Amino acid sequence: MAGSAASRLRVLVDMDGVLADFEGGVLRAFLARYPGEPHVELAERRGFSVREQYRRLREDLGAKVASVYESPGFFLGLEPIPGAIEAMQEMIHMQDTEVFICTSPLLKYEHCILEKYSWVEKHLGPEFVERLILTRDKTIVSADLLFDDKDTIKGAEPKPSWEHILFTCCHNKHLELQTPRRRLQSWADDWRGIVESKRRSDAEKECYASLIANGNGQVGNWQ
Ligand SMILES: Cc1cn([C@H]2C[C@H](OP(=O)(O)O)[C@@H](CO)O2)c(=O)[nH]c1=O
Ligand SMILES: [Mg+2]
Repeated sequence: MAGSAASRLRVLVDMDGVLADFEGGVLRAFLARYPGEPHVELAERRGFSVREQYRRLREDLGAKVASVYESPGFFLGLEPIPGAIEAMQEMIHMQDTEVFICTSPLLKYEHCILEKYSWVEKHLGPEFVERLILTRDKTIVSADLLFDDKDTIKGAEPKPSWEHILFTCCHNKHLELQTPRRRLQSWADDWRGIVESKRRSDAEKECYASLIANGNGQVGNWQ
């Protein structure tokens, strides 16, 4: 397990698209700022990048939609995803479980970084501010699970320690995952089952590894 004590399970939870409704916020702010311009309904969203899809709609719309999420107040004003706050409050009190928020700041970071901290304090409280990890590369953060809406997460580490659970969002719901990849459809879905199944499989791996390390490869004796 990635946790320091052998039996602890470490869970990373992404922010935009998992805790904070980035997609809903972009559409709402775009309609308010550019009324009358073509836009992409949430049901029509495809692909992680909002800017790319707006650019394909019409070249100049890419920069317009980016101006929306780069504006002051955008990240702080995002609504929580339904059930996210309750799930995080429950998860942080689970025995033998360490939960962290793991989020990537925009490269245009001026407002984004401060507002991500403020959002966490406002909606989840100070204990989660201590558990906020900002990184452009999630692959080098060590954990057992990562709940994230981005379909492909790449970085410097080709074999991240975590299992990526794809959190369903408007832009990824049409993707078919290759086995053994898993999804969480929403916070009403069985996230507890995923956490517990990971805990069991990690415990089994540890038990097996200790048998090998003790030079006793007789798996048949293992109970
Ligand atoms: C530009 C862009 C950012 N984001 C989110 C992802 C990152 O947050 P997170 O890692 O919390 O999901 C953040 C900065 O890129 O904004 C999208 O979800 N879609 C986009 O098109
Ligand atoms: Mg995200």
